Amino acid sequence: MSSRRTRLIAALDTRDPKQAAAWATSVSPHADAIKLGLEFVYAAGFEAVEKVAAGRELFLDLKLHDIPNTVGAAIGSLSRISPAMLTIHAGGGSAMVAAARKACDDSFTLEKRPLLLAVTVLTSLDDHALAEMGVHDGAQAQVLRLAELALRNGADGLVCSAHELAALRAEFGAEPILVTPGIRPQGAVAGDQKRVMTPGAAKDAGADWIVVGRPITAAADPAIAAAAIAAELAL
Ligand SMILES: O=c1ccn([C@@H]2O[C@H](COP(=O)(O)O)[C@@H](O)[C@H]2O)c(=O)[nH]1
Repeated sequence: MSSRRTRLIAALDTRDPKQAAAWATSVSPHADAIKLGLEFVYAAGFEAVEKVAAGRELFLDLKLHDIPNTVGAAIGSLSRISPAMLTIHAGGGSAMVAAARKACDDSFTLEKRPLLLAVTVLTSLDDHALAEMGVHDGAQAQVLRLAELALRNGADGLVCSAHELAALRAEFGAEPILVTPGIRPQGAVAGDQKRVMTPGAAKDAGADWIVVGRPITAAADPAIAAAAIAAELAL
């Protein structure tokens, strides 16, 4: 049983700025942060990101993955937005993670520097999918490898599934910020997520943050769905 406070990020995955703003308003009493990502940014642009995120903690989930120079420059272009958390793919390699960290340090003031989170193995991948990519020792081993690479090169934390939390805490201790998508309340449809866990179990396993999208946004009342998840985290 973990004594850490596990916080809720509501993933507002939509192309529609009005919908995102409405969701942000209704979930904000219960969620500690909102996620905006590729779907929203490509459709609505960064001005809309700024508007929806105004006054809120923003998890900007762009999952940057390119050569080091390009990722560093891309992060430099985000200084206007000042997200609280920003994602890159650990699979971009040591130099890319280091370039991302340098860009965070150089492009933001200390108070506004986003936490740099490295995505290890997407929660939509299972061991079979990893084997198709030549990774034959399973998700946990790959997460641990990429976690070591990312943390050694300046990432503040990791995005992983809740199934890897115990192994990551055993290996890297309490310090890295561990963010877990692939969260499904009891009975919720998994959809494309493969490595899933309930909010309460993820909390007990040591998550700092859980990311929940469709179980909130597809609910008849997103505010009630977010409140129920927040209540489960508070137990
Ligand atoms: O490995 C990852 C990394 C990021 N995500 C993002 O989290 C949410 C999950 O949404 P659900 O609707 O609850 O499945 C979504 O925005 C993903 O882009 C992830 O799922 N897995």
